[in-house]
Amino acid sequence: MNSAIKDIEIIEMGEKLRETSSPWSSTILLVKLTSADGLVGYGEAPTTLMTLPVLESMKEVARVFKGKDFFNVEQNVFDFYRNSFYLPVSMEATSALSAFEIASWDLIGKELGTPVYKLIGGEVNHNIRAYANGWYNDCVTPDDFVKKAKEVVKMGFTAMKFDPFGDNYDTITNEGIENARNIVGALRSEFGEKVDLLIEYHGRFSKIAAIKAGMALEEFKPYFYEEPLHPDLDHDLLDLKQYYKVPIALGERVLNKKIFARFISQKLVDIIQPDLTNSGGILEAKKIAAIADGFGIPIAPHNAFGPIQTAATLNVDTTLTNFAIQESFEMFWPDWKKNLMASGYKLENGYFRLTGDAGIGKVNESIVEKYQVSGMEPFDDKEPPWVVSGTFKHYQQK
Ligand SMILES: O=C(O)[C@H](O)[C@@H](O)[C@@H](O)[C@H](O)CO
Ligand SMILES: [Mg+2]
Repeated sequence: MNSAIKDIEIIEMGEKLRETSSPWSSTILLVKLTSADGLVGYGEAPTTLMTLPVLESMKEVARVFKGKDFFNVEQNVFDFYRNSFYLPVSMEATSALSAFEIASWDLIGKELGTPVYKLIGGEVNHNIRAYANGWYNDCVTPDDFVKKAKEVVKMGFTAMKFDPFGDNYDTITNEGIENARNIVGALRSEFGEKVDLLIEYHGRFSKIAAIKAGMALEEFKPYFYEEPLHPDLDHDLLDLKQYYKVPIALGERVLNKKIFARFISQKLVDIIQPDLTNSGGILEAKKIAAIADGFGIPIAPHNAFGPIQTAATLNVDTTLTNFAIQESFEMFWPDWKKNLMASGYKLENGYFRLTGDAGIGKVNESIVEKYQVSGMEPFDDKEPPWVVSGTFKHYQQK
């Protein structure tokens, strides 16, 4: 067996010409590692409207990983960490690195003929509860939300995440608060207690707005408030906690275990949401989960990009005793994303299950071939890239 990484291919994927979902994640980046023995492993890096910087960063990581033994995940990652001056604070660098880390585990699993979860602790969770995201395109009024949410519940989901704050940004008007209350209240009265409502703030508010909005929605018993504050106001989270009765979740912009350790030990967060594709990959996620577990904190991984991310994330979820719930966009993906993995996992009736494939699963090479693109993601200056399409509107604007 020769477990050296021989060839490295960096691939940008997306749909040409057409924009089927929000600009969010309309392109994804893959790395394809081929070993000296001809085994293939895939990893994914998110683009987050930074396709070209992430892609360039992947070339930097490639220099470090080329020729290395793919079994030596710790050493290879550490070698990049040592060489990357901005690693702890740069999403491009951590995303690029994460793709290589995930692809290494895919190779390890394929070499040993076993799914990755069996190598990192084995099965704790067989059925993995999912929550739906990406379902509320063009929803502005309470009726819009209820109508689409009914479809989500029909699909079998028992939890859904959404951002009810329209075009309020940084501050919030009384009207904005009232509309958010109407949306969340309408969903709560439609579904009663049987559906969990996860409130996404998208890091959009400064302190006073976050406090006002959070207190106003409390009576509808949200599952969590996600990123209620601008990410660079994290120190204000402690103030928020004096007002909130709802748990605070965050993590999609927290880039490694050391930064998670800070959030967790300073008691700034109640539920963590690491994103495997920007926080260091599979082994780093295990470490982040262990730090959280040491403080009694559950983990609900962020998962907003492509199926390789989902497959890697589910392999970790399967092994975690402090796993809470898993984000899923799959039902609302364009077909190319739905078909990008031939097997690896299934989503049925609101629950994920791994299908027992070696590594993280099988990638459909013909889709990889067919949907290659190059260049930047589309940009729309009327709507920030981080909202679900058609929702950054005043509530009377349809
Ligand atoms: O938690 C999340 O998934 C994110 O904040 C974000 O990645 C998505 O919600 C995005 O806004 C979808 O358009
Ligand atoms: Mg989010």
